[in-house]
Amino acid sequence: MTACWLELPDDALFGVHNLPYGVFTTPDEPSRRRIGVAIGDYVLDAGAAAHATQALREVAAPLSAPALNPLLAAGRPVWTQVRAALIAWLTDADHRPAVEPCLLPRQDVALHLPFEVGDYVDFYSSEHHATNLGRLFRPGSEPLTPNWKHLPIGYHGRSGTVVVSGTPVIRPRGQRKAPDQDAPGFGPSRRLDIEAEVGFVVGAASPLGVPVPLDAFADHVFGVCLVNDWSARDLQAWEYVPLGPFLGKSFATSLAPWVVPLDALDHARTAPPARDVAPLPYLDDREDAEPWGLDLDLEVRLNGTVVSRPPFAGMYWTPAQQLAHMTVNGAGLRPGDLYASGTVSGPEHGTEGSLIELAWNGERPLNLPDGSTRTFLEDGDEVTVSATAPGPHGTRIGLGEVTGRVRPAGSAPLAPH
Ligand SMILES: O=C(O)/C=C/C(=O)CC(=O)CC(=O)O
Ligand SMILES: [Ca+2]
Ligand SMILES: [Mg+2]
Repeated sequence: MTACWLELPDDALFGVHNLPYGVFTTPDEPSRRRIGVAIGDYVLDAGAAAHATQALREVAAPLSAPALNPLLAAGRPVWTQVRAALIAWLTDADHRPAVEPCLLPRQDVALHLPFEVGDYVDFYSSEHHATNLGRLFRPGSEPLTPNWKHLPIGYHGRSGTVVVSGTPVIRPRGQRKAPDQDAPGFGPSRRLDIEAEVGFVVGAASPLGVPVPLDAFADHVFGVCLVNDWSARDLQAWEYVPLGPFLGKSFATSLAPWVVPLDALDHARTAPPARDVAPLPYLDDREDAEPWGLDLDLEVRLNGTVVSRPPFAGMYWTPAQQLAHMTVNGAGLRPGDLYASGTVSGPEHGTEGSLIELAWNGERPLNLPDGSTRTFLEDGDEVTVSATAPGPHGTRIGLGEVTGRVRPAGSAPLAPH
């Protein structure tokens, strides 16, 4: 592939091999949402570029929408065609005069939720995270539940509270009951936490009644997007038996503004960990020549300090297995459905994807450079999750970042993004 005519440095995380999609507005037209593609320090106004280059209708129509949903719905052949067009526009000098005026400095635009989120599912696919949470939430019993290595455990979340990176997170209120209390009290969560996760964005629909097999993953999933599944551990611990997470995780789930297409992650594909329990046939990827483990390196910053580096490559269940499981009962997919990997935790201290693990339920507080310590989040704290992945020729591509600052319980809502 030829280089971008912008002559980006080799270490550019938003180079021409990446080209993630988002939705932006400009200060002079704050209600006109447009699809943007990140390149270097710019956003390409993709609809304007399609118009300027007189692109084919199949390419121009989905890029001219105010959200990614029409592109998601269009399916893999169109995704390939659109990506090829973007690469041509940004690498072919003949296109430069038409395309260059469609670039805007990224710092000048506001980024919004890139797509209207349909159903939202959250999985639980890190063996290290599940083992840690089992120890913390269910001391005295086996940390991994008997089903854990037979199926990717998940729950349905609340898509209406998925918000774009930068949206403040208001500390939730709810019922909480400490083990030594007789009855629950009500008030702001005292154990507000994060979960660093990777989200998978469904594109092509599937009909009701028809499971999506492992090998159809790339026909249905458009791309990848970082997620922070904010979690109120005290609300969660009291409410979750026996039906699972509810209000402790449904007040805000933050999404990065950039969806990295699967095509950009070819170099990140890797074999998942060995399966020590044989999966049932619909989940069995052991003979798969192209498994869907992904070598993504996550980083979690708390008030600017790196507190964890979770490795995605060690996730036990892959996104292809999660999709196969999510549809094996005949549930249909719709464009804009989102499913998250589950908290990404590695085996070593310093690689956990949540504070309850990093600070071990308050027993091992984190020290911050300002001399303060943290067990859970305080009002005013800001958490940022970022990630990179291997690109071609030893380069890296970026997944951008998902950030949010905690506001006190009862804060007035700010304008939605
Ligand atoms: O083990 C539990 O009871 C709870 C687990 C979680 O809170 C994790 C969750 O939301 C799924 C995940 O992110 O891995
Ligand atoms: Ca989660
Ligand atoms: Mg949530």
